[in-house]
Amino acid sequence: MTVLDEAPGESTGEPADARGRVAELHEIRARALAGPSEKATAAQHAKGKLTARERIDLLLDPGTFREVEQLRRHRATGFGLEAKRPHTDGVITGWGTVEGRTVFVYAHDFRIFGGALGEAHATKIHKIMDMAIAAGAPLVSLNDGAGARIQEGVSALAGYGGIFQRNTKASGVIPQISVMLGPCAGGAAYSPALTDFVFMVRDTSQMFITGPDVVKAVTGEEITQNGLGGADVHAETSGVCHFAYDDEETCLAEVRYLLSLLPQNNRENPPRTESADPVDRRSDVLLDLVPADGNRPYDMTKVIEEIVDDGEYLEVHERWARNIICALARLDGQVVGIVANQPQVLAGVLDIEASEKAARFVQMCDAFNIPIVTFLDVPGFLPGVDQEHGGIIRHGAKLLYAYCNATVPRISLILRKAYGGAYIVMDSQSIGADLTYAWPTNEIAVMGAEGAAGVIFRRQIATAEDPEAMRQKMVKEYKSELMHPYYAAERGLVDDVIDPAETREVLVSSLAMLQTKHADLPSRKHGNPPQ
Ligand SMILES: CC(C)(COP(=O)(O)OP(=O)(O)OC[C@H]1O[C@@H](n2cnc3c(N)ncnc32)[C@H](O)[C@@H]1OP(=O)(O)O)[C@@H](O)C(=O)NCCC(=O)NCCSC(=O)CC(=O)O
Repeated sequence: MTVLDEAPGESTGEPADARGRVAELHEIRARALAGPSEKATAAQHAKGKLTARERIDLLLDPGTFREVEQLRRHRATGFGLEAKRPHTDGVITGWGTVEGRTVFVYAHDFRIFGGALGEAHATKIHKIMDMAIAAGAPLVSLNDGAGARIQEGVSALAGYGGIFQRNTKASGVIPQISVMLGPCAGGAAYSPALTDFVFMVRDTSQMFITGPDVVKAVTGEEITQNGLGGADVHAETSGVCHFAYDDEETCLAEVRYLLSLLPQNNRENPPRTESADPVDRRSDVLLDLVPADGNRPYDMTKVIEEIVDDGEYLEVHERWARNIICALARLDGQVVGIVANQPQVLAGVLDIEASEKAARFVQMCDAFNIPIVTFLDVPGFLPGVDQEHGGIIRHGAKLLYAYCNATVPRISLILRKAYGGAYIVMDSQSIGADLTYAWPTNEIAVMGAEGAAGVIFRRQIATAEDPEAMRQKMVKEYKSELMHPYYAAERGLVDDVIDPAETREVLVSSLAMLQTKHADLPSRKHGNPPQ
């Protein structure tokens, strides 16, 4: 007999003295804690997965987990469910602390109905979500469930609806983190998409709306579970997942690290730490890292590393849309969100995916009071039929909208080129950056000199005796007139041109000034952002 069966651990209801009742409680608890059977636990481990309680232990500070509704059981009938009423109903819910701060958690127990969600299971999740929202503390879900519990039919589907509604209500109020630790199909994949961050583990976790069998039946395509919705697919191709790791231990340690960079809720600031990295540390090496020739690539992550505290940062969506970098880091102990073009990938151009990635990140930073620092080195939006037909206009508009709407402190720094619409979108002064700096290597312009000269001097070049010589002359003229590094500064479009070696100090002192920034948007129900 297992905990999935009816009687074990159930109270006899017989009168007993208090000590007897307490002993009975301990016995029921022990059974609920043990879970269905050693065989089920071994099967879970054999798949390279931990049990729900082992995961919670890794996530939370030792000994801090306080469980809610451990003794909950479903009351569903049919398909033999009456005889299978395990305590917890396949989901463990409660709260504990991470580095001393309260965090709510729910974890599917795959050993019970494959972690599938029934009515009681769902209402436990609803309750813990409501508690997290009321307490103003982050919610972490440890997902390892097969979707709607098929035997409970439409009641299970309604349970999902309640989760989605609460995910949306909590959005921008408390941080919500989804950790995918098993096969998550159907309903189990939608909720994570509504949350702020999705973590996955290679080989053992998958997310899909319909599994390989349904895909084959409908489209004829043959694909494995990992090929369809594994961690690498979602981290590199779909962008559904923000972080992917090789094992659960590393994954849960990284969830703890992410939480250390986030506030408890939208009314608080992220936790500030003491930094031993000197504020006035000069970075002469930056001049070597960034070639003056605007056409030469370099690795922007090295620039970020050089500027932030102790060279430490957490990249979000590291392997998706790699032409833009979104990262959380600290400057003098204060958490900042960094958005930076990556000249090493597609020359740092903005395309559909880069715009979507950065837009979501800017939105997240703004929701959780994280100042945004933007590093520009962008040749423009990516031209092409695919991009236009794919809706680059509306996707690019998402990034523009996110920046324009952000009321947190915003600082932008132009390292080298910043051309056209991409310059405006990447937090230019004209869309509301609080402070805009440029290095003396900046090239702010409508477009590159070659392209510009070809348009505005087309006739002179075409009719010249030596068109190539004329073209070169016009390019030079355009550069000296409009593309010198002080053109924007003379017009007040950048607040200062700074020595790159002083970047860290300039950013830290600017953030300190902006700490008390307060900005209100006009009263409205909500905007209508481009989708
Ligand atoms: C998730 C899986 C890939 C896991 O495969 P594994 O080989 O690891 O494990 P398994 O198949 O032995 O399953 C473990 C136990 O969980 C049970 N089980 C699995 N899925 C279940 C479900 N959805 N409802 C109720 N029980 C379920 C199995 O019967 C088994 O019970 P026992 O141990 O007693 O034998 C597979 O079980 C699966 O494909 N399940 C169906 C997933 C699905 O279609 N979900 C969508 C539901 S619709 C939905 O969510 C709404 C929507 O459409 O969006």
